[in-house]
Amino acid sequence: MAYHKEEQYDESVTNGLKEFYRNSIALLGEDPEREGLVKTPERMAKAMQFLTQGYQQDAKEVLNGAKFTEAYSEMVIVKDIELYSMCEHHMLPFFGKAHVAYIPNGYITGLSKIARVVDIFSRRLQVQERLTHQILDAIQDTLQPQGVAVVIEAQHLCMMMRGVQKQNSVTTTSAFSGQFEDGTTRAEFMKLISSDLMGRR
Ligand SMILES: Nc1nc2c(ncn2[C@@H]2O[C@H](COP(=O)(O)OP(=O)(O)OP(=O)(O)O)[C@@H](O)[C@H]2O)c(=O)[nH]1
Ligand SMILES: [Zn+2]
Repeated sequence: MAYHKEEQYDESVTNGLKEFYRNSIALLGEDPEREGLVKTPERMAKAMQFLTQGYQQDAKEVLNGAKFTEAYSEMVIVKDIELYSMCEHHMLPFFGKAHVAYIPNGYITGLSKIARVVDIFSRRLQVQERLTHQILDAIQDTLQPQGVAVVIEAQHLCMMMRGVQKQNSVTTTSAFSGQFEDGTTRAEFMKLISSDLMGRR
């Protein structure tokens, strides 16, 4: 669901946030009336609604909307799904890649829906661990596959721009259900997500 059209921003939310960001700019010692900043509160109000639009979206509805009966029962992996989220502690971005797999049990879903589910849970205030589990649970609950695996690798701006100021640390989180709890299946998934079948790594 696109969220860039004017009418998709909630007017009362936009107005409340505009006021809030105008005050924030002044509190930070800037002049909110300065030419370059006059429209900034409105831009921020819209940007923040865009970045948190996941609260208005239902991952299970998206997955069920493209749930197809299919006998395929090997691993389906969608890897390198880029994600942008915001840590709930500092409301600063964290960004990276999600790798998602499932082993069907009578049903498959549209491949794009896997990426949409990543977006739906990313566009909220998050911690990387919960994001990882929410993606897994949504797929497990709707497709009821033989197993789901989710690995997220991300960098957190709150650890880069401020605080501990570490520029190269990458946080990896993972969640596994069903057959992926078995070491062999999990190892196959880990091998496939680090392979370069299309020469991209
Ligand atoms: N587990 C987890 N922690 C996160 C995530 N994003 C940010 N954090 C951490 O949340 C913690 C909040 O710790 P606090 O001590 O309350 O905050 P702080 O004083 O700003 O901490 P520093 O970042 O160490 O300066 C920090 O250690 C962040 O690195 C995340 O996705 N998962
Ligand atoms: Zn943070």
